[in-house]
Order: sequence, then C-alpha cells, then structure tokens
Amino acid sequence: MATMESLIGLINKIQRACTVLGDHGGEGMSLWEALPSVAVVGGQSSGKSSVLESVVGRDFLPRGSGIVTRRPLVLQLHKTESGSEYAEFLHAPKKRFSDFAAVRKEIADETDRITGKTKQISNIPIHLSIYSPHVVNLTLIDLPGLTKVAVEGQPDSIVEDIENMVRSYVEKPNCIILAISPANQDIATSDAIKLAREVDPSGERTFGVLTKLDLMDKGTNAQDVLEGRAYRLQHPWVGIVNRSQADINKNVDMIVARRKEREYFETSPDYGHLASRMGSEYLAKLLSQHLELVIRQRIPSIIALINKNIDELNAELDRIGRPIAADGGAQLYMILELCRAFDRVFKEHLDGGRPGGDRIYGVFDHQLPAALKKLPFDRHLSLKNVQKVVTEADGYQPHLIAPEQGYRRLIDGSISYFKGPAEASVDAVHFVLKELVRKSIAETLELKRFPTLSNDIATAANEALERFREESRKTVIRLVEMESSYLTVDFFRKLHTEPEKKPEKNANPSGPNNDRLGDNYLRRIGSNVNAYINMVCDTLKNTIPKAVVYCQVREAKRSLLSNFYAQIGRREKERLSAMLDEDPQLMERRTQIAKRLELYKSARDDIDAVSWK
Ligand SMILES: Nc1nc2c(ncn2[C@@H]2O[C@H](COP(=O)(O)OP(=O)(O)OP(=O)(O)O)[C@@H](O)[C@H]2O)c(=O)[nH]1
Repeated sequence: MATMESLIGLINKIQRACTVLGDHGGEGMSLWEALPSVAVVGGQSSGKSSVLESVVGRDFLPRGSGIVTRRPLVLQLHKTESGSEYAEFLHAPKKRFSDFAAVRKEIADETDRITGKTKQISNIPIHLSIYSPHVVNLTLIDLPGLTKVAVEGQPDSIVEDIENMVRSYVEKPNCIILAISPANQDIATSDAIKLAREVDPSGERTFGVLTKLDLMDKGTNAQDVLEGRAYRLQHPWVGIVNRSQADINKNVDMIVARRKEREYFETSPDYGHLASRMGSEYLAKLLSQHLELVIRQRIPSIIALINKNIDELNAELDRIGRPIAADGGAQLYMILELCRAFDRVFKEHLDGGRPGGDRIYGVFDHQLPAALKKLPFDRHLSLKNVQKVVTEADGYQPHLIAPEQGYRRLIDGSISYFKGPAEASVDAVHFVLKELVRKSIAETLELKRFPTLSNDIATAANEALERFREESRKTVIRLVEMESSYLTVDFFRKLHTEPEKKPEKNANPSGPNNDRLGDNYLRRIGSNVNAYINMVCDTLKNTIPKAVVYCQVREAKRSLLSNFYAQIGRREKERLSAMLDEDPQLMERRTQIAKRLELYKSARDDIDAVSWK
C-alpha cells in the first residue's frame, strides 16, 4: 500500500512535469487537469496568505495593500526528514533560497516580469517548491484575492477578471477548494463560499476555513458555522487563528504562532470541545488525507492519460522519423536507403501502380503521330517545288532517264523534316520523366524530413535525365539520318517494273522533251517520293519510341542515381551529415517530443513504483 506522503510527493512530481511541459491546463483534457490540487480562495484580507503561511509554517508571501497576488502561485510543499529549509522556483531551478524574505521579493519580481509594474493580472502560474521538515507534502495554489472594487490604476474590469481567473482554477473537477472566510463577517456574505457554492454545489470538494475567530465581537462565537449548522459542507469546517497584524509587525515566529493557536483552542470556552479538529496544523493534515484519497481514486485514469499521451507522442515520432545516427557509415547507409525509397516510388510511376508512366505512351501514341501528320510534305512535294528541285539537281545537263539526283534531293529534304517530331518526342518524354522525379520526391514520405537531401536527389536525377535526353536526341537524329544515308533500293526497282499509267486526255500535249518536265511527269515524281516518305514515316513512327525508351526510360529506371551513388560514396562524413540536414522546425519538434516522452515515462514509472509498493 502506498504511503500518503509518497503519493502526494508523486503528484508533486507530475505537476512539476506538467509545468515544464507548459501544460497548465489549456484546451482539452490535460494531465494537469487530471491531477488534484488545492486552491486557496477568499476575499481580500480574509486571511488567505496567513492560512497559507501557517500551513507552510513560514513567512514568504508578499504583503501589501490592494492586489498583491496577481499571478497564481503554485506552491509545492515537500517534507524533508531533517536539515535546513529552502525554497526553489521553477523559473530559476539552480537557485536555492534559504532566506524567505528573498522568496517574497522573488515572487513580487517574477509577477512583474509577466504583468509589468502595472496592477494587471496574469494566469501564468509561478511555481515555487518549499522543502522543509515542518510541512506535509501538499500542492497549494494561491490565487489573487477576490475583490469588490478596483483600486486606483486598475481597470474596472479587474473585479471580474480576478473572479474569472479564480473560477478557471476552482471549476476544474479535480480542484479542492480551500474557501477562506473571516469569522468577523457574516458567512452569508463570504465571497469564497459564494464562488465555491457556484462551482461545487454539492460541497464535496470544498473545505470551509474560518479565520479571525479571535476578532469576533465579545459575546459572539462561530459555533454555528464550525459545527456545520450555519452553512453545511460535506467536510467539517476548520477554525483558524492567524497572527494579527500586531504579531506580524512584532515578527512573531510562525512556530510560536502555531503554539499560541493551539493554546487558543484548547483553552477556549467556546471551542474547547472542538480543539482537536481546529487550527492550521489540523487543516494541513486534513488536506493531506483528502488528497491521498482523491489521488488514489485517480491513479487509473492518470495512468491511462499518460499512456495515451505516450502513444500519441510515439506515433508522431514515427511519423516525423527517429533521430539520425552520428557515424558516417550509418549516415551513408541511411542516405542510400532514402535514395532507394525514392527510386521505388519513381519506378512505380513508370511501371504502373502510380500514375504518370502512361503519359509516356501518350507521347508515342498521340503526340508523335500527330506531329508526323502535320509535316509539310504537301508543300515540299508540290509540282512547283518538285520541278525546282529536280531542275536544280540536274545542273546544266538535264537527266536522261530518271532524275536520280532530283529524287535524292527531294527525299533528303523530306526526311530532314522528321528531325523535328523526333526531337519533340525526346523532349516530351524528358519532361514527363522530370515531372515524375518531382512527384516521386514529394511522395517519398521518408524524404519529407530531409529538404537538403531531397534537393540533392532532385538535382542528381535531373542531371541524369539531361544526359539521357542528350543521348536520346543523338540517337533519334541518327535514326533519321540513317534513313537519308541509304535508301531502300527495292522500293525504286519495283517502281520501275510497274506499268506507266496512260496520260490523261487533257494532259500536257507538248512534245517528249517538254513532257519530261511536264506536270504528269513531275506529279509522278512527287507521288513516288511521297510514297517512299510514307514508308520511312511508318518506320520512324516505330523506331523513334524504341530509341526514346531505350535511351531515356530504360536508363532512368536503371541508373537514374548511379552517378549520385558514386559521388556520395566518396564524400566525407561532414558532407554526409550536411545532406541529412533536417528542417529545423522538425528537429525542434522532435526534441520537444523526446523531452515530453521522457517526462511522461518517468511520471509513469514513478506512479507504477508507488502504486504497487
Ligand atoms: N487577529 C487576527 N488577524 C488576522 C487573522 N487572519 C488574518 N489576520 C490579519 O488580517 C490581515 C489580512 O490577512 P492576510 O493573510 O494578508 O489576508 P489575505 O486574504 O491574504 O489578503 P490579501 O493578501 O490582501 O488578499 C493581516 O493583517 C493579518 O494579520 C486572524 O485569524 N486573527
């Protein structure tokens, strides 16, 4: 069975972790909200600070008129076995305060650091731990005193602002409310009770504390309240006698004050019968016991919440990737793995599974045939041009049988038109591949966290594609030039054996010499060349795609990153780590997650250790 003190000490640990994590109960269910805490609530001058101080047993809270507490003070009391007392602030973790006057000054200064010297308030808590053999383990939250009027220099809204801030703490179901009311005021007018009733109507988490019993009018007493008749709460009321202002001015020691308080109750004719259940020491014990009960009830849900947080953080860590190894070999391995991941995605685009590869087929199936169709052979093989080319080719001696040179020039001229569509196919496929590289990088999840490496891969892949394009361009141009360099002889031989068509009736009637360069004759040359070019076109329509795929697509699949691999293999460790440079925001996020994980895990270990003891 866990001991009470270890349980509360444990909760203190978790609460400190929450503050480190900046988790002071924002949106959603935070760990902070899952843990019980004790908030001290009361009107101004109700004796709030005095109660807190006597529970702690030390003078340390700033005093003054008006609103002194302008930020919540989360006060964690740690009982030590022996030794000296000291205090520590979370915002100055290395500094131990053993002078409590300095603690008071630090609270005031730290308040001003956030709120400025104005009398504004802030809901960011100050975290103070006090280590002492004279305290019980307890976490208390001191809140600004509820007020009814704004003092000079404060906006009118301050009354409401304070009430809202106090309410934001006490309305949490895990908050135990220490409602301070002065005995010399009618309990019906108590600000603390009013607010407590509003947020905790059943009274199960409200502890009524009645201060200033010694200041009541002679002949009156607070038995009605303390015995629960005037205002009923589920927990018994505790009466307190704090130091008077005169005691404070005389620097009456806290220990002495406690003794005097004890004596007051023991000797009081009104409260003697209640003495064992009165006073600040009793209040501290009562609170600890109640906290133990609440914490014990909460352990399963706290563990569940921590586990949920751990799972979420782990999942996020998986998503953004684990930290990078420090040694060169491991980094090289990692780079190669990332390249391979990219390569896999890229190949899926080409081979199917991901879209994009089909666009290459589109180039061959639509773009190339359409471009071939548009070639201006009509113009090139028009009667006029045929005549011009044939005549020019003959020079000063007209041909005798067949215009051999004329044919060759017409064919050469026509074939050279194929270079355009051939090169356009090369370029079109190049752009498809380039786009696929871009897409593949974006789709390679593993690469997301490495913008530098992504860039390097993109550059290397694009350089390779550029080389393939050049090679492919040379190859398709060569294919076209091969067509000019040696013609298909059979085609022309066959032409020769075909019977000549009879000239049409209204054809050119001029003599044989004239007929040699007559329209029919030229038309025939044109149509022969055209037929030959059609045959070449059919061939190229098939061979250009083959060349393009061979030089560009096949190479991209085989060796897109080959040069890159060779380069990085030679690289120094420094340059490798530079390549694995991550997005700084991501690195920051990972560090944060790691820190949170560690805190949650240690909180969980602590809980496990305590709850199974
Ligand atoms: N005689 C006597 N005086 C008390 C008692 N409790 C508080 N006082 C005095 O009442 C005054 C106000 O007490 P504080 O403890 O400062 O009250 P507070 O609620 O913290 O007030 P603020 O800090 O202004 O919000 C001080 O002068 C205390 O000495 C008590 O039980 N008996």
